[in-house]
Amino acid sequence: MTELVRCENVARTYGKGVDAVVAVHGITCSLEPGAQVAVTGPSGSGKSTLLHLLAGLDRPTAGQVSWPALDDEPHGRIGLIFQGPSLLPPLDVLENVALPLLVAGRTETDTRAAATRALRDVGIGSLARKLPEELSGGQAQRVAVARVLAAAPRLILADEPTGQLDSAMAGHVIDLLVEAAVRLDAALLVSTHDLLITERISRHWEMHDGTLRKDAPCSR
Ligand SMILES: Nc1ncnc2c1ncn2[C@@H]1O[C@H](COP(=O)(O)OP(=O)(O)OP(=O)(O)O)[C@@H](O)[C@H]1O
Repeated sequence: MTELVRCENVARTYGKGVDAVVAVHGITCSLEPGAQVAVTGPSGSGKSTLLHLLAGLDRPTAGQVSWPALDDEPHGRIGLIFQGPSLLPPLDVLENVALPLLVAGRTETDTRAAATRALRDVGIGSLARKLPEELSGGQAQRVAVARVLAAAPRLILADEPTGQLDSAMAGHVIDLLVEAAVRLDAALLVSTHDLLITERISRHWEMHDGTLRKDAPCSR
């Protein structure tokens, strides 16, 4: 099966000389459609750096990242979710979800339909006209998930998406991501400090000092 993303001997070093920090090194990994991976590891072990490289937001200082199943055009095919929802305060929920689609050139009719469907899929269709300040933390994070899913990404990368949520809501958000990945035949990679999250995801990778262990024991 063609991989959505492939890393070959990838390294990322920040800074130069005595100040250089090797954030990740010697990483070779890939994600095929349908892959679901939880990445754990201590603070500073390189999880966010790896996600940014996989997303094409950052470039490796050595090695190569490629997106074979996306014809090496990752733009618009990768959905990124961060710890905080980062919604735009003056826009209502529907507008927040719609904005990236409009920016990507989709028509208004198409955008409205996709945004409405994505909000319904994550169980918050009734909140479409609310402003971000009127939402709970869990509701706001579900809007952030809907914003990513509305674009039907093939690769979903979530960097500690549940870090600000209680454990019940955290489980719910992870279940939404897993269901969406199955529906979209996407690959899902979630970085987390929460071992309960790893129980909900089929594969488990562990980072330590910038290196990746891909056969970490699954907590299931
Ligand atoms: N822009 C940067 N400039 C310099 N050093 C950086 C930069 N970004 C990350 N680092 C360093 O790279 C290493 C890996 O950081 P990274 O954020 O990838 O770790 P992490 O596992 O995601 O940590 P956390 O769990 O705390 O979010 C750390 O030593 C960090 O200080």
